[in-house]
Amino acid sequence: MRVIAEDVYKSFGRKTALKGVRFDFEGKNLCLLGHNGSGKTTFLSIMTSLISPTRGKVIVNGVIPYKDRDKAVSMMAFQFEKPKFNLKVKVKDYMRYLDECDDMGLLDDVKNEYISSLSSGQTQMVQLLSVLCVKSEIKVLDEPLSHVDLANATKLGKVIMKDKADKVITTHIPEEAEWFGDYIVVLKEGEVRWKGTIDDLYREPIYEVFVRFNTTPPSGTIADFGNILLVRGEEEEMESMVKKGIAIGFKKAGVRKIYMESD
Ligand SMILES: Nc1ncnc2c1ncn2[C@@H]1O[C@H](COP(=O)(O)OP(=O)(O)OP(=O)(O)O)[C@@H](O)[C@H]1O
Repeated sequence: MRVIAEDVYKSFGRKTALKGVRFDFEGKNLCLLGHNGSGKTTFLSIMTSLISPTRGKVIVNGVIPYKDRDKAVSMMAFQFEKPKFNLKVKVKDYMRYLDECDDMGLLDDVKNEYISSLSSGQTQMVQLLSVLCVKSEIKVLDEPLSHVDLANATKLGKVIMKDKADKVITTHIPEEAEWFGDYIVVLKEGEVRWKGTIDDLYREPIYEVFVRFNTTPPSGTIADFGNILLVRGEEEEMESMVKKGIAIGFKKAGVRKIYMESD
């Protein structure tokens, strides 16, 4: 999949949601990471043909979606974050209607319920599974796990990553971005604050060090996220902190580092 964003602006009245977004992605899984209101859904709405940019251009596999909606829709299946699915249809009938759809047992508890009576998380699972069941070149998923509890999020996340289609996924959770994206674009207030691969992220000698709350931050600490500290140093120093009981564990710092820098 290739997604090109050429200086994309989008305004809603006086509010400018995207301010010159630029990137050129070629690969399998693209993740847009950003705080609430950073412009993720606006970008997805343009790339799925639902709205046009005020200025600039988005090109998906050679197609400008909002200019060639038929081609765009035949290429992409999409799910948007806010579950709005007021259908008086039972879950089991809806899933049966979707050809060859296996709900992976995730909907067992709600099979006999009407979709209109489901909770936000349950509705999101139905929406997401129905998108994952559709045969489509590209799956566009807007915060796919935002309303789902941890156990179901883990299962659904695995289902998402098993899907062979190319994917564009948004999230505001750094760990999800690292799980889902081969390439991550960090948006803040409608601007690209960082873009790059997971390998780019892991290059620097900075670690996420897991500690109990109220631990005095060790030397080299560059940011404090409560029970996760960002610490600059060598791997041996991190190991030594674990041995001394100062830290519970550590991993190479990923997107959390960028998130901090963009605050
Ligand atoms: N139709 C609209 N009319 C007016 N303002 C809008 C509209 N859609 C989005 N916005 C504004 O544009 C900005 C970006 O919104 P967007 O929904 O793209 O953010 P987001 O990153 O998806 O946020 P979240 O993580 O909270 O879903 C926000 O300030 C929002 O209020």
